[in-house]
Formats: sequence, C-alpha cells, structure tokens
Amino acid sequence: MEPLAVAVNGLVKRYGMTAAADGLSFEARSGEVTALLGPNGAGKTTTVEICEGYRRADAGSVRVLGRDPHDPELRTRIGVMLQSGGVPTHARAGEFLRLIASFYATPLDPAALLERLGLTASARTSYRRLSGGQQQRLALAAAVVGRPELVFLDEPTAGLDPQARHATWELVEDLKAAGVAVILTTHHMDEAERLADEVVIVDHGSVIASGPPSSLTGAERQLRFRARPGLGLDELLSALPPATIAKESPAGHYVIEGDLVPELLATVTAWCASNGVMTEDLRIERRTLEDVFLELTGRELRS
Ligand SMILES: Nc1ncnc2c1ncn2[C@@H]1O[C@H](COP(=O)(O)OP(=O)(O)OP(=O)(O)O)[C@@H](O)[C@H]1O
Repeated sequence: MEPLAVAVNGLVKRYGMTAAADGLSFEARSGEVTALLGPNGAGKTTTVEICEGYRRADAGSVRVLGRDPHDPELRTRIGVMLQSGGVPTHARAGEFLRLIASFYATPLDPAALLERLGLTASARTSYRRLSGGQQQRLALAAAVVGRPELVFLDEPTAGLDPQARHATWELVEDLKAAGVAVILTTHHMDEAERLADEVVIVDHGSVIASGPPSSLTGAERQLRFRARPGLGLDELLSALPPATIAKESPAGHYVIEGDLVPELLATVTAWCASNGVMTEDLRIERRTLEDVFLELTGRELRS
C-alpha cells in the first residue's frame, strides 16, 4: 500500500507555558484534500510548519511522504504556500515563477499557470506592487509550479475575490485529481465542506474530531427559519411530537430538530399562521460544517 502522505502521531510542541501542539495526531493521503480546521491559536500553523520542516517537534512522530520532515530530498517533492507569501518584494511575478519552476525537473508551464490564476497582466509587476489577492495567487502558483506530490496551503483563499476563490478551488480539485495530497488550513467552513475529503478539527493543540465532512455533519436534517425574535417556542413544541427540539439562536433564527415528516412542516407553518408570524428563509437542510465546528469549539472568541 502507498505510504501515507503525512502521518503525525502524538505531536507535542511547546512555547514556554503554551502547548501549541499537545499530543496531536492525524493522517493525510495522496489524491485527497485534508482540511485542518480550528479556532485562532488552535495549533494548525505550528503543526503544518513542523510537517514542512520549518519548526522542530518537542515530541511525537511526524512522517512526510514516508520521511523525516527535514530530509532534504523532500524539498522538491512538497509545495508550500505560506500566509506571508515568502516572495522577495522586488521580484516580478513572472520572473519569480519562472525562477521557482527552474528548480524542478518537470515543472508546469509558468505562463499557463499565471494565466490560469489571472496573473498574466501582472507578470511584469513587482511583488510589492501586486494587490493582496494577487500576491496570494502568486504564492499559490509558486507552491504548485514544481508538480509537488504534497502541497500545504495555508488559508489560500483568505481575502480573495469570488473569481479568484473559484479559480483556487478548481486548481485544488485538479491537484487532487492528479493524485496530489493537499493539506489545507482554512477558516472558511464552506470551503472545507466543498473541497475536503477529510476534515481534522484541532483545538488547544489536539484533534477533537475528524472524518469526511458528511460523517461530521451527519445525515440528520433541520428545519430552519427566520422570524421576529422571541416566539413562544414552548407553545409550538406542545403541538409537535415529544422528541422534537426547537431553539432560537441567535435571536430571530429558529431551528427545529426531530423527525422531519411533512406533518411537522405543516404543523409549524400552521402555528406560525395562527400566531401572525411571517417566516423568512424557511428551509430544511443538513447541519453545516460550521454548525458542527461551533458546537465542538464553542462560540466564545479566542484570545
Ligand atoms: N513562535 C512562537 N512563539 C511563541 N508562541 C507561539 C509561537 N508560534 C505559535 N505560538 C503560540 O502557539 C499557539 C498556536 O499557534 P498557531 O499559530 O499554531 O495557531 P493556529 O491554529 O495556526 O492559529 P490561526 O488560526 O490564528 O492561524 C498560540 O497560542 C500561539 O500564540
């Protein structure tokens, strides 16, 4: 069997009193997108940078393409897109990408990649004069131009416009189809839901849940609607089967969970009608990854 693209076991990394990684374990496979999710400060960047060979673990085992992350042989086999870009500020976009491509035996065509990411018109512009979104796209191009077997993408779509976001998603889907292992960190749950084969939710330095997005969100559906705040949910519940749950969170947003048969929908809308309640956005849907994420990690802001 093909070795795992990334295998992290019991990873520990401390900064003084802070355990950025605290016994963290996960695996990533070739031809799959593995999304690392977690609140600010959860330990994602620390973990990814240890896998990339930029930081050293205090304890635990980390294997990347079957090797130690510091093995120089990995340099040409992995692609890294850093949040900070990592591109010299004076370098022109096109020249920079051609230079990076020249380090690899069988790179992608830099001009085609620039075109694909909407950077052709900016090819002669220096990095520091590119817009934030253009800089980010160039960093993505640099991460993939060498046809790596494994790519680390740290918040690749943060701050991108919708067109660039879609172009990035398509590129990630193509990488996956080509058998590349993609490790993606993102704060966009919809992005993870769309792209990831495997989601790893990290909090306080360890993994609190993992699995395919559909296994985390479950098959259960919810009835959701918006209406004026403070509806008498106890009264509504008394008209519904005993196991039904109704919540208002946040104010004016209602969720009903239970056996979602047509009669339940009819009862809810009839109750709304008899109470003069006009609903908006009435819909039946599965829980989203964002729902699961907030349930698991809480709603409080992280320091
Ligand atoms: N070089 C460092 N020195 C000291 N503390 C650090 C260092 N790097 C990270 N930390 C701390 O380790 C913890 C985890 O940080 P990390 O950057 O890995 O989180 P993250 O999940 O990537 O967060 P974000 O979503 O904000 O990028 C935080 O408490 C952070 O302050």
